[in-house]
Amino acid sequence: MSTPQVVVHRDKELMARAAAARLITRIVDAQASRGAASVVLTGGRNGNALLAALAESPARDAVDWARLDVWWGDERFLPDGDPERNVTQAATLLDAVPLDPARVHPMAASDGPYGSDVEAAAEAYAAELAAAAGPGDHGRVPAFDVLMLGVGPDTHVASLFPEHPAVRERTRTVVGVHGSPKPPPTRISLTLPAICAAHEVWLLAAGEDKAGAVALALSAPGELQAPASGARGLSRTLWLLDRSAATKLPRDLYPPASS
Ligand SMILES: O=C1O[C@H](COP(=O)(O)O)[C@@H](O)[C@H](O)[C@H]1O
Repeated sequence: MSTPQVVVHRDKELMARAAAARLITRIVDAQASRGAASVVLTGGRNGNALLAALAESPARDAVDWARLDVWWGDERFLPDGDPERNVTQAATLLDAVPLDPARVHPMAASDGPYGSDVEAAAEAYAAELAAAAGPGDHGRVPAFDVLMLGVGPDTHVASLFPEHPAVRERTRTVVGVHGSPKPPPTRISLTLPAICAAHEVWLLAAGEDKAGAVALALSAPGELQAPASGARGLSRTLWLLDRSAATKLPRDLYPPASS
């Protein structure tokens, strides 16, 4: 597992644009070497700002969108089309680029094929991931090129909340989450073993309300107390921050050059 690297941008708008540019480059590189790429999207304010910046970037045309697999790190278990669902909020990007619908993998809605059975919906997503994992992936999930995570003010990532059973999960790759402290209470989430199978994990945090969470997670208190600290990529773990979110970082973790 990789050691976290920190990049600090001037403000959240620049952070979103720079992260979008970085993502385009990463996807184009993966497609050039393997013919395809895979990304895992996150919900939340910073994840959505990145998707909007990606949709607006002229460089988006460098991506072969039909050869991109799109997955989600978590979902709010609500009816299809609910404005609070992460997939609904991702429409900014999904409607703007020519993705192959067969390569877009949303998590089930609460009025979908599994009805209100969130455990069945989580199992189905785990099976979909396992079916997509290739022999070289050494696991039950594909080795995603980039997996993005918004960091909550309480250090949660995906729908893994501090001290919750889901953050302790070591066997399953996807779980149903009950009693989330952030609404809605019922969610589906990748677990840390699935997250840590990605080549690159990018953690996004902007704004003063994230400063305490960023400092805590990067001071390594342990993933039960700070789930974000347990999210590490196989080859890279990148924390993308704005200056406000970096204000409480210990001096030795602050990068020497920040834009
Ligand atoms: O509920 C969620 O929140 C987090 C972070 O959201 P933010 O608005 O505080 O940035 C997000 O990462 C997660 O995917 C989402 O379901």
